Amino acid sequence: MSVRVEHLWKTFRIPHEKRTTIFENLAELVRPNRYETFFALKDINFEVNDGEFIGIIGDNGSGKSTMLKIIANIIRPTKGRVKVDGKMTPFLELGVGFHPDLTARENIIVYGTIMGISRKEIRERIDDVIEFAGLEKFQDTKLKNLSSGMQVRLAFSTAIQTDPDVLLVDEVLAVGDMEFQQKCFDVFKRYRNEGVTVLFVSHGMDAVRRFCDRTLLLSRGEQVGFDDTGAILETYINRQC
Ligand SMILES: Nc1ncnc2c1ncn2[C@@H]1O[C@H](COP(=O)(O)OP(=O)(O)OP(=O)(O)O)[C@@H](O)[C@H]1O
Repeated sequence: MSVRVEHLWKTFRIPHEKRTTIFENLAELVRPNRYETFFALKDINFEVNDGEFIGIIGDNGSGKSTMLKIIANIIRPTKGRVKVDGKMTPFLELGVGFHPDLTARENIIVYGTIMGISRKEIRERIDDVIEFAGLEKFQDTKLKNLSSGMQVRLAFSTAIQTDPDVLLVDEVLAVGDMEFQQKCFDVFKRYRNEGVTVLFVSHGMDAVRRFCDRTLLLSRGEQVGFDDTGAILETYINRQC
């Protein structure tokens, strides 16, 4: 077992009224805002074996990113348990662990340090990270001045240099160009051979079909199914009709 998710629930409190100004917030004292409880995840249960490649699919807002964030320890579940065995590297939202005013090179150093990689190793790997991201010309450019695709390329190539046992990936393919997508596929293939466990959120059904052994389908926070990828994709496509 590499990742186990048991009876996972996540709720968010959604205010009925948007209050932004000081005056509106002071109004809270006399007229409290009402909140609605929104169920983003409802009793999710699944277990991933070592070295499995797992797809996570579902419509917009179905809870895919929320679930990866809980597994990555970025947000806490309302109820339930998550257990991860081994070293986990999350590659989730753009910007987690990255600073817009630092250069591409400086960001790699800071990220590597946060992830516990030694200075010596960072020094040895930094050129590979920059090369993988295709940012040789832009390594001394501030992150905020890179295009959004370049930023994702940098974040992904930094994440994969951490030698994870479990990699969490949220939609890396959506923003990269064809050449970068091919590089990601090469990394996925290498990870499959090396027995790295990957949880892969994607709207790209071809990539899910190509790489994922099993797939989890979510709909409005509910677990519709967790099974062989072919069967789950068929269920998903049939539900759209
Ligand atoms: N911090 C938050 N506060 C309130 N609601 C939230 C919060 N984070 C997520 N949600 C809500 O939870 C639901 C699930 O969001 P999530 O981002 O997990 O969906 P998703 O399946 O990843 O969607 P997409 O395919 O669009 O990326 C959405 O309705 C979203 O608005």
